[in-house]
Amino acid sequence: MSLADIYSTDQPGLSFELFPPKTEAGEEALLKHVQRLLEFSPGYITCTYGAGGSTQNKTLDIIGRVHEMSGLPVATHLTCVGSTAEQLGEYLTEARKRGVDNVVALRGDPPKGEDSFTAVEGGFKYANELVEYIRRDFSDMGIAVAGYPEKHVEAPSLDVDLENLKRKVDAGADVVVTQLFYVNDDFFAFRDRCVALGINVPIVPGLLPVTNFAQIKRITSLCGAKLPGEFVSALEAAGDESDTQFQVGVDFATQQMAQLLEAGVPGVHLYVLNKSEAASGVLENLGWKAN
Ligand SMILES: NC(=O)C1=CN([C@@H]2O[C@H](COP(=O)(O)OP(=O)(O)OC[C@H]3O[C@@H](n4cnc5c(N)ncnc54)[C@H](O)[C@@H]3O)[C@@H](O)[C@H]2O)C=CC1
Ligand SMILES: Nc1nc(=O)c2c([nH]1)NC[C@@H]1CN(c3ccc(C(=O)N[C@@H](CCC(=O)O)C(=O)O)cc3)CN21
Repeated sequence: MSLADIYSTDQPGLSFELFPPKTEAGEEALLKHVQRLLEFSPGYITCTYGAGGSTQNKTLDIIGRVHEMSGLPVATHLTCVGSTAEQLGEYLTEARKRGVDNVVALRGDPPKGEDSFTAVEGGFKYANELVEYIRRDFSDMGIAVAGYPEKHVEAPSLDVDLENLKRKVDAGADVVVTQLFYVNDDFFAFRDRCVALGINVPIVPGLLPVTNFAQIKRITSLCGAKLPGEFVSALEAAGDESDTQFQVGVDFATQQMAQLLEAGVPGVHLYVLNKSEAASGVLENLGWKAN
């Protein structure tokens, strides 16, 4: 089943994003959370690669294991950071061997300690070049690319950023998954502009349910997403009570996802951060039924 097929049914497609844990214990814990999340019948699961500038270890091991235990389609994120086209090709060959048939094709964040992206000799500078390469040499693989409802941090304007998104889709992406955001109107405006530009693949909102204030401040500073004032006030009012912060986050994400589904989005991608509690809370609140 290709990524595009997941969004071509009447049911909105659900996907979850994981990141490679640093320890063996983290890995076992993650697989338990995944087991729990499988009850919500996701269409596919993805795992990051060098997220936030970290090293690119273990992605294939994790996502290969998730594929084995779930039988679901899975996607590896892949970035252009530090690799030649040849090395990226070797990685994709190994991915395919392990049943990983889909790629979230990204340029990637600069490595930790660097503040701008530099392409390597024989590598790629932008994600559209990676998409083009995968389409040519791994033509059977499904490809997702990232879209930015609030514009990518480095882009001079939303218009320029949208032209670049169009390049990635024209190069052969099957689906656009968005960066996390908390203001649905930004997503709706983004979607309308994509459609006006002739981007006609599914545009899937990416949501990260906030579970604690410190974490979300760190993540939004990385990607530039704005948090609505009332949401920040509610989180602040929770003080240092972690249960209350969690509940505020789950309630917000429930409302946000409900409104997106109401507006007919093709699916929702949840950044679950290797945990099941927040995503389960949201999906249960929505009465999300397993097939
Ligand atoms: N590691 C992971 O799993 C994830 C990483 N990200 C991060 O999102 C960020 C960007 O990645 P992508 O969206 O894949 O990069 P991209 O290559 O599509 O865009 C990067 C920047 O370059 C501009 N740009 C794109 N193509 C261009 C072209 N042909 N000519 C001129 N300018 C162009 C864009 O407007 C944007 O500002 C990175 O920081 C990435 O790591 C996002 C989601 C997951
Ligand atoms: N610019 C950008 N880079 C990304 O890597 C990225 C995005 N945006 N947006 C969407 C998701 C969100 N991602 C995230 C967000 C947070 C963590 C995180 O909390 N990492 C922890 C734990 C690391 C660990 O234990 O291994 C951390 O402390 O950084 C990881 C990936 C990856 N994605």
